[in-house]
Amino acid sequence: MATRVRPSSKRCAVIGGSGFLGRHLVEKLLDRGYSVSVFDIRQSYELPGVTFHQGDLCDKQALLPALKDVSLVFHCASPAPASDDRGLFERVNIQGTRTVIQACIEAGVQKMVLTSSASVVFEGTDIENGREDLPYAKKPIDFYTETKIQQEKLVLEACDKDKGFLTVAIRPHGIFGPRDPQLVPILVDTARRGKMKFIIGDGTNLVDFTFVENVVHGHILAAERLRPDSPACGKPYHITNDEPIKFWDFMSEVLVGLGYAAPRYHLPYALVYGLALLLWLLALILHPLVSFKPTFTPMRVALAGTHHYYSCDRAKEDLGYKPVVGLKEGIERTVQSYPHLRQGA
Ligand SMILES: NC(=O)C1=CN([C@@H]2O[C@H](COP(=O)(O)OP(=O)(O)OC[C@H]3O[C@@H](n4cnc5c(N)ncnc54)[C@H](OP(=O)(O)O)[C@@H]3O)[C@@H](O)[C@H]2O)C=CC1
Ligand SMILES: CC(C)=CCC[C@@H](C)[C@H]1CC[C@H]2C3=C(CC[C@]12C)[C@@]1(C)CCC(=O)C[C@@H]1CC3
Repeated sequence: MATRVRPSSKRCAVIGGSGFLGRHLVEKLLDRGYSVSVFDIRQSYELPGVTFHQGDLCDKQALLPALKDVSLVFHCASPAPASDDRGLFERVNIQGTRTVIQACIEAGVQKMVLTSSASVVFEGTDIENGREDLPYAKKPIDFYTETKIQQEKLVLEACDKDKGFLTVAIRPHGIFGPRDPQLVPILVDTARRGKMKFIIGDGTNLVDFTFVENVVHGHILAAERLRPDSPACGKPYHITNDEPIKFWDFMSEVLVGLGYAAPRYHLPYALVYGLALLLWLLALILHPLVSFKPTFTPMRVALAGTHHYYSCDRAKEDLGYKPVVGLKEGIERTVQSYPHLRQGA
């Protein structure tokens, strides 16, 4: 009988490793002496120590070679929230995640760390210092969030100490940093179109924005602490900068850092939310005739006008988590990394 070679604990796979968070994670794993197998639908870079496998995570046969001799898998692939394509989210985040779990078990992977999202408990109303025991959103704000909930449940329920397959979920919030294709680019685009003059609501709502290196740190701690006797087995963890900031102060610091004016004029939250809802309905009704994507979706207005910040006490207690980069430094490094988005560039 052939003996199965126990995968080396320093060999891991990052599914979604070509993306924003995935690539930062890959870079840190290499620094820490891991060899990394990246599985992604696209290849966006090359690095020594990294083997790329290009494919769709819904295809188990495509996944298996990427998981060969791997003991630890990070799953951080997802379609972008902005796509708002229900079919795509269900296929990739739900069915695809089932396939990833099956492939991991079949390949003899011992640990899986899922990148979930703190938004799995967000319903568009205030969350202040939310802990992991908050219930999943009954009315998730969009298809992305709806499928992230199902995805997290699937991964945590798959944790099985008897079978030697351990899982944990990291719930980051508002990830930002160099190479982010969403937050800063959307903000700058909105400013360049002259639409960043207004503050929605009174501007005092507190939100977590998390520097990408802290999110990476949380993932690696969770992976390294995940053992059969660890409290982390089958649990979700909030990972944030642990420095909630007023949403509009964060936007202003990034904008001013890049040479744009900070928003000044206040608009009532209910009015903007109502308009965004109307626009969203119009876009839905007119969809077969004209296709337009409003900047002000109800989800974005809710994110911009409510409190949503989370406690990471559980991660501190169970994983020994502490942010490694403060918010001020994170914002400075992010602003410096976007010279092409500066006013006048
Ligand atoms: N950014 C944020 O603020 C937050 C992100 N998260 C979660 O973090 C994770 C990483 O996010 P982020 O780095 O921002 O996202 P990115 O879009 O930058 O990275 C995701 C990567 O997964 C790839 N991918 C998508 N579909 C598939 C598929 N079917 N098979 C294989 N690869 C696929 C993407 O390719 P392509 O680009 O071609 O689609 C992309 O390279 C996601 O799970 C997201 O839900 C959670 C909270 C906040
Ligand atoms: C904390 C968190 C979950 C952040 C997520 C990132 C994005 C959802 C935001 C990044 C830029 C934001 C933004 C707006 C909404 C939320 C973002 C897209 C607005 C559209 C809100 C309404 C405005 O006045 C303009 C804003 C531009 C930037």
